[in-house]
Amino acid sequence: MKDNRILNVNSEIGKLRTVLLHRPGEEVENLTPDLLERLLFDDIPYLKVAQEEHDAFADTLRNAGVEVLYLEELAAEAISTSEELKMEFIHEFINEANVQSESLHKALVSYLLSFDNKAMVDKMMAGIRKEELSDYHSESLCDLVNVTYPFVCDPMPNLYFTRDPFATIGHGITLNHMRTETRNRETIFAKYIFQAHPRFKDKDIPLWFNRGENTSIEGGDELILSKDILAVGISQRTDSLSVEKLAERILFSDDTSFKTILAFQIPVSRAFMHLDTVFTQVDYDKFTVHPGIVGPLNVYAITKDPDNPTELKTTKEVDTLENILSKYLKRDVTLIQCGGGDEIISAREQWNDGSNTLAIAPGEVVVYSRNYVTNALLEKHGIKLHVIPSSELSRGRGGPRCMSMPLIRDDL
Ligand SMILES: NC(=O)NCCC[C@H](N)C(=O)O
Repeated sequence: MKDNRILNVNSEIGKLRTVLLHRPGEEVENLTPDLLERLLFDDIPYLKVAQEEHDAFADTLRNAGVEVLYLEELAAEAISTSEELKMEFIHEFINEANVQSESLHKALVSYLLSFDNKAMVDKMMAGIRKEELSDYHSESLCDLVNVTYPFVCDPMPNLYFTRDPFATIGHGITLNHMRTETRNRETIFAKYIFQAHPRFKDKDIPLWFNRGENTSIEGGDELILSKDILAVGISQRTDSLSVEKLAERILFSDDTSFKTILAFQIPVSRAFMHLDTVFTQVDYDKFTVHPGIVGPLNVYAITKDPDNPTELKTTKEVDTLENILSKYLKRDVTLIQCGGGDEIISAREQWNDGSNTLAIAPGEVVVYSRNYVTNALLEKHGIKLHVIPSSELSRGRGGPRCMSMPLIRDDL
C-alpha cells in the first residue's frame, strides 16, 4: 500500500470530500454569435448571473462539507513555485494558441508578464484581443487574411466544465487529449497543476492518459461504476483506441482495483455528447438516463484474458442498459428516465442536462432547478436533491456533473 497518494475516487457516489471547479469568467463574455459553433456553445450566457449561479453551486457543495478548489487558483499557485516553470507555461500557452509569428509571441509574453500570476491565468482563460496589445500589427499572411478576427488568443468558455479536460480514476488521472482544438487548450492548466502544485507534486498520481497522445478522450465519458468497473463512452468525443490504451494501463497496474472496463458505444451527436450526458449514477442501484440510451446497446467488456493474463480480452455484448448494469454491478438497478420518458419533456430536460447529476453521497445529488419534472421523479425514488439555479450555466450544455471534477471521495 502506497502512502503518498492524494487522489481517491473509486465510485460515482461515495461521499464527496474535495472537488475542483472553475468559476466562469470573462471568457464567457468573449463569446460572439460567430464563435459559438467553434467554441461549442449554443448561446451566450449572461456572465453576472452565471457567476451567481456558480457561486450557489459552490456554496451548496461547501454546505454539504465538500472542500471546493478552483482551477484558476491552483494553476496560479503552481506556476508561482518557479520562474522558469512560469516562463515554460507562458510559451506553451502561446504556442498552443496557434500564434505563429515571433514578434507576436514576444509581444504576448511581455503583455502576460504585466499581470500578477492569478490575473495572468484569468487573462489566458478569457482570451486576448488584438487591441489589447499596444504594438500589435498584422505581419504574417495569416494575420493579414484574418484582419477582422478580434482575438490573438481565443477565449476558453468551456473551462467551467472541469469534468472534461482531466479525470480522476482511482488514485490517478487521465490528462486528456480533447477532440477539439478549443477544448484541448484547457488541459494545459491541469498539466502544470499536477506537475508543480505543492499539493500534488511528488505524490503518487499514476497518469493513465496524457494530453500529447493522438487519440481523444474526455472526462465526461469516464464513469466509475464501482471499484471494480470503469465505464467509458465511445462517443462523439472519445475514440475506441483511447479506451484500449486506458484499459491496458489500468488493468495491468498494481495501483488500482479495477478489473473490467465497460466501453459503451453511444450515438455520435451533440445530444449524446458524452456518456455522462446520457446517464449518471444517483445511488447504489439507481441511475438517471436519457430515454434514448436504454438500448439495446453495443457494450464491450475488456478484462485481463483468464487464459493469458498478460493479454487483454474484449467481449462484445448487445443488451439493454438495465441488463448490462445489473449484470456487472451484481444487483437489480432502476433507471429513472429524464422527463419521465414523455417525448417533449424528456427532450427539453435532456437538452438542459436533466440526466447530468452530481452525486455528493449515495442517494444525494446536485441538480439544475429547470429540470423540475425529472427532479420530482428523482425525489419520488427517494433521492435527496440539492437544487441549484440554472438559467445561464445550462447554456453551455453541461450540468452539475460536467461542472465538477471530484478529487477525493470516500470509498463505499
Ligand atoms: N461532460 C460534459 O458533458 N460536459 C459538457 C461539455 C459542454 C461543452 N460545451 C462541450 O461541448 O464540450
